[in-house]
Amino acid sequence: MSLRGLYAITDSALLADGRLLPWVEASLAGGARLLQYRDKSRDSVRRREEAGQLRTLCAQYGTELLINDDLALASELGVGVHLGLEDGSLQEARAELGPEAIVGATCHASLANAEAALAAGASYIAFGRFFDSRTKPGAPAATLELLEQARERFSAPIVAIGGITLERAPQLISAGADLLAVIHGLFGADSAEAVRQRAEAFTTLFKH
Ligand SMILES: Cc1ncc(COP(=O)(O)OP(=O)(O)O)c(N)n1
Ligand SMILES: Cc1nc(C(=O)O)sc1CCOP(=O)(O)O
Ligand SMILES: [Mg+2]
Repeated sequence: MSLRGLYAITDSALLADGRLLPWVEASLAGGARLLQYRDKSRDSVRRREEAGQLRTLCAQYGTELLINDDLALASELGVGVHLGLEDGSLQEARAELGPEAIVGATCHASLANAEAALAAGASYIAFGRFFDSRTKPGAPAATLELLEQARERFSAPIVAIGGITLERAPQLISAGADLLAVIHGLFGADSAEAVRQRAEAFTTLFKH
């Protein structure tokens, strides 16, 4: 199945106080194609428990789960992994998780990073940040022109990330993004039902 659609990413602050499971479930009900568990804490017990719960939820909805930064946890759960430039070797991740696993790679605004990531076995290449991001304001900036160049050069799935909202999404899809990775523009909502509606609206953008 092709990698195309909404890529939901969790955030510990936005999804605190019991919101993690119901709000993630709402995003899956709204059609999220991929889910990334992104938790920057060192609480390995809670991380393992939450990731296991998300794996169960994703299996119910046919959504694929990736773990951010943590190859060991991804391997333990038998799911995919997303690695940034400082998060370890993509080659090792591919070897550890096997040929079918989704292994994602941060490329910032660099086509050379993308070349290297694909050569190392990445399943998709992620560029960003495209807009001001509340979640990660310091991430290096990327442009729509870069995205268009990436689309021309690579046939692998392309992820766009950083400050993406429903209003900003269409220009990224037009420029060649296959997946839109979203945190605040999805989970920065007032209710689970609002998250479901946002997820459905993002998903619908890919049907035109
Ligand atoms: C889909 C996707 N793209 C980029 C990132 C950023 O990864 P990284 O640069 O390692 O930063 P952190 O997310 O670890 O803070 C991502 N997580 N997902
Ligand atoms: C985790 C992350 N990585 C980025 C990059 O550019 O590599 S931007 C980002 C934050 C994405 O969250 P939001 O949708 O709230 O902006
Ligand atoms: Mg990382």
